[in-house]
Amino acid sequence: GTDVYIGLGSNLADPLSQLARAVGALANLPKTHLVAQSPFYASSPVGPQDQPDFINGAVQLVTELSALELLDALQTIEQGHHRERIRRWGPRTLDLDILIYGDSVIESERLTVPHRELPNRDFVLQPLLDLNPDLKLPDGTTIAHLRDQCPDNNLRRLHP
Ligand SMILES: CC1(C)Nc2nc(N)[nH]c(=O)c2N=C1O
Repeated sequence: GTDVYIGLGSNLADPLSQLARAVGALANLPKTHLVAQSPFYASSPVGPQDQPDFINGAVQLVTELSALELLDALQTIEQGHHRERIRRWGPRTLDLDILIYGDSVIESERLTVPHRELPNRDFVLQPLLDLNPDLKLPDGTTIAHLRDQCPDNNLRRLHP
């Protein structure tokens, strides 16, 4: 199977429980195995500030699903959490992003992998390092290097 890293985020309707339930749904995806989950982190919103702080984390999966099959499955899980897209970069109950899909580089209208914003988001980079300190992007860039270069966004580790 393919080694995949998924970013999780929420800032509405009890974010910690949203993320905990989402990890359970990810663990139950067909043809997929949950390898590990990162600690959760609280941080202030990047982008529009007029919204609640976010809780973020990441999970490592091994899957036989294609990237697009996985994307469909993630969107189904988000819908199950009654995600409503009111405004772009606005608050949401659950955000699931494919951050890394093996060593694939994907640029399609539905999907960009590795995630375009990954280098600028400490709430993504830190959980990835927790999962795999030696993680690299397909082009060889290390996540550790990106983390060092990334603006600090007052990340607070929650648990475990
Ligand atoms: C609204 C925007 C850009 N900012 C975020 N800010 C934080 N801290 N965490 C997120 O998951 C997040 N997601 C987003 O989509």
